[in-house]
Amino acid sequence: MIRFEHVTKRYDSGGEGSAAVDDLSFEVAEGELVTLVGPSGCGKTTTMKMVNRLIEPTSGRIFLDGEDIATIDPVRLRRRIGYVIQQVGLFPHKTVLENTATVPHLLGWKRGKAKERAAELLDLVGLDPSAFGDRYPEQLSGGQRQRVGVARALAADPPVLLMDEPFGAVDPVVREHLQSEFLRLQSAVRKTVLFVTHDIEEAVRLGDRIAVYGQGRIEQFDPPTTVLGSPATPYVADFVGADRGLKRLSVTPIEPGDLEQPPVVHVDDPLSTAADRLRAEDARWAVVLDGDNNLHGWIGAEHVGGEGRAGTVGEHARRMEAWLPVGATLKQAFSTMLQHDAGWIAVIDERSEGRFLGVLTPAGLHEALRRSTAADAQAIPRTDVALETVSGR
Ligand SMILES: Nc1ncnc2c1ncn2[C@@H]1O[C@H](COP(=O)(O)OP(=O)(O)OP(=O)(O)O)[C@@H](O)[C@H]1O
Repeated sequence: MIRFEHVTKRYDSGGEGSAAVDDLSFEVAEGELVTLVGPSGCGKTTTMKMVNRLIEPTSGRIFLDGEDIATIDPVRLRRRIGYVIQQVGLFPHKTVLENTATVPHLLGWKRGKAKERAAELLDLVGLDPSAFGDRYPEQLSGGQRQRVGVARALAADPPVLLMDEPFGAVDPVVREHLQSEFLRLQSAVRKTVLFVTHDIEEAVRLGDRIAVYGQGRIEQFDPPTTVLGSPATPYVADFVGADRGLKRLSVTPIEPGDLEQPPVVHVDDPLSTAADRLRAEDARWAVVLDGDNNLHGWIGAEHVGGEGRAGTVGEHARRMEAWLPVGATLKQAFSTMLQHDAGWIAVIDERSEGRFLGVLTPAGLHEALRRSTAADAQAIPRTDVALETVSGR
């Protein structure tokens, strides 16, 4: 969708000094979100502005959907590209609705249709058009202004979005909120996005892939798990930080293969069945499922044992206090385990009405981290670390 071929940009015409962008080649697939991250002055903004021809390369070529952008009229080109910048650049004397409708208006849409589209977009970015549409930019918070900036960039439904530190000017809490909203939005609209940031946390959270910049060059161009798990150079390792293992927790999803299979009993089973099962598997607890194989709770050896215990599993089962859907991150799993002081966490499949899939244990979590980068799998032999018994609380 976007392809850079040996692109260099020198600001000094003589070409003596170092290039702001030096022989850059990479490709962004359709619907992919690539974050460009690196220290100040490394060439991120220059890279981005060459895509909508606010800056012309000194040499090399850039293609959009296979078309060399040097051959496209810049005004026509920019209609295909939404642009969001930190200093939003809203028109102060226009209302929020008018600001959002700017591009459809420039494209000659009828007034009613442009406003209708603007209202739709405001809604999409979480601003109620009836409450905010008639306000002026100065009557909005920083976070709300950024949302208007995103809505405006999306208004003419361009296939490509360029975003230059769009959430840089808001406080960390609002920033995280805007990031979540943007991810939700992106999963619905699937634009091809180049997103500039100097914040590695943001790059990791948002990017399908991350381009880590050194001076004018990309040092590594990989998915977040790979950048965090196997930094390509000491520079990248230093840039992503010594706590990259922790950061990886937040980008690695739980997969069915990470799960252990503890003994399972059903609510209608007699207690003796549960006792037999626990004894046979030398386990201290079992997961309890209902008739539809959905998670009901759990039952411990201490609840089934003892003389004269009668009744069904359902009558003695304990409520499951926490569980997670498959696909949740390892960070969520770890945090849930800590919060509930639990040695394991049940994982269900939300897409099939909550079917129980297995449990994640600390050992499973460790394995999941190891499989999260291919390079890890090569570097460390994957010994079988299956637990002999699953320990309870
Ligand atoms: N118009 C210009 N004229 C001369 N030099 C420039 C110009 N714009 C940028 N530069 C230089 O090019 C280099 C790359 O700048 P660029 O703005 O692309 O970096 P950046 O990674 O986006 O930085 P930041 O995170 O600080 O915005 C810097 O050394 C900068 O000083």
